[in-house]
Amino acid sequence: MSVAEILIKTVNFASTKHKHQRRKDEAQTPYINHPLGVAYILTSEAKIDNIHVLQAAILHDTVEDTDTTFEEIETEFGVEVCNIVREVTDDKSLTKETRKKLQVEHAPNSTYEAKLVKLADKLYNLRDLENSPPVDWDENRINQYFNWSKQVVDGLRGTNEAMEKSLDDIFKRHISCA
Ligand SMILES: Nc1nc2c(ncn2[C@@H]2O[C@H](COP(=O)(O)OP(=O)(O)O)[C@@H](OP(=O)(O)OP(=O)(O)O)[C@H]2O)c(=O)[nH]1
Repeated sequence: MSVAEILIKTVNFASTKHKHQRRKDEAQTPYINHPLGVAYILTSEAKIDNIHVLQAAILHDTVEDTDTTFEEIETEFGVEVCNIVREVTDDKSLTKETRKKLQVEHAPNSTYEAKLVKLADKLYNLRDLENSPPVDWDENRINQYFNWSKQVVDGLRGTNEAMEKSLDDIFKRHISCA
């Protein structure tokens, strides 16, 4: 398959899986905008052209948030893509508190490829928080998300200068000691 065919197959798979989901913003943006935006940050800002990383970015929430299984991802897209998706997938059977704690703990031990997806994911979500936050999040919850994200990002440093610079600019605007 050509790179174009692989990417379109991946986008088609993710958009089908997320077809009923919306973001939490006022406009109820289609959820697929998020994984596609994460992949776009990786190509346009981080200058990443590794196809497996871009596919994993497009697929990164399919197992966490839809009925997709890792077996399905491996069968359709191969073990390299599946392993990156596995690394960036939270176990939704755990409490939210545990999931958030594990993200901070796992960040420094992640592979380079997973760190790239994580940085782009956080950058996308923090930009969303600045521009069109979830409708039911008060200031305290937004601040908590900024503080927690910084802890995760601190464990991902030394991976991509452009994304880390953009994240630091955001942290400086929202965290007093950043
Ligand atoms: N900023 C923002 N986030 C939204 C929006 N709609 C959905 N989300 C998702 O909400 C999650 C963060 O919300 P939380 O309440 O902290 O976590 P939870 O959904 O996992 O319980 C993120 O999931 P995640 O991908 O698992 O990211 P993360 O929690 O690992 O950062 C993010 O993608 C939106 O409109 N704005």
